[in-house]
Amino acid sequence: MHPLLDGIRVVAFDLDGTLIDSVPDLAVAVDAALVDLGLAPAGEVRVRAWVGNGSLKLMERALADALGSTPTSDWLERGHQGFLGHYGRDPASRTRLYPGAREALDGLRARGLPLALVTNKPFAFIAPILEGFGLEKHFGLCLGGDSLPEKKPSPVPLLHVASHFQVVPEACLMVGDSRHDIAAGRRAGFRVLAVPYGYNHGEPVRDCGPDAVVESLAELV
Ligand SMILES: O=C(O)COP(=O)(O)O
Ligand SMILES: [Mg+2]
Repeated sequence: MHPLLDGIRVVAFDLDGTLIDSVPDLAVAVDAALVDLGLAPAGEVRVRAWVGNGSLKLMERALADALGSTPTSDWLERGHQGFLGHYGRDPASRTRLYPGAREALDGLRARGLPLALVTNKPFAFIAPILEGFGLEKHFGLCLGGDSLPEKKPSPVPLLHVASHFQVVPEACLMVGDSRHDIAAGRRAGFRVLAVPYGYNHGEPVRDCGPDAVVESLAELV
């Protein structure tokens, strides 16, 4: 077991960029929503840089890029609804688990550690994606970006995890790919482990102050 797991009683995982590479499906949905509005598609490379603050922010960034200016609330509403419709119809066919993710989740469960999923993605998309990978039973609690009044980098979702499992925050570990996961973990009083391969807007995640970085989640177990 990774030394950071010493004394840990609950592990909370981020989803996008940590367990799954979801950008190929996100990009198809973003592009379809842009095209519906008569705008040019953005492509996967640019969408990859816009993920991490939930679906509304994702579409705001995509529209700002396509329009060359901040979108009006009407454009944003139409673009966001378009994205939700397209993504909801096909949220996982191009999405892949990162190497080591399944081993880590299986290994932690085999050791009896409760797991939580804390993503900024809308809650409605979590189950279809996890079910696609047969991972829905691994998590005792799943929170989306719209499950609570605040999302990461707020500590609120992580504090909810700790209280749900009746464990002090110091006995919880947050595992994520972005500065939002690390900030949320720090503010909640969790230990924080980061992976370097996800979506952190080009900034090395090591520079965001995690307790440790692992190249593969398999190193956890
Ligand atoms: O939907 C997003 O913005 C990314 O969600 P994440 O919190 O799982 O990385
Ligand atoms: Mg992430």
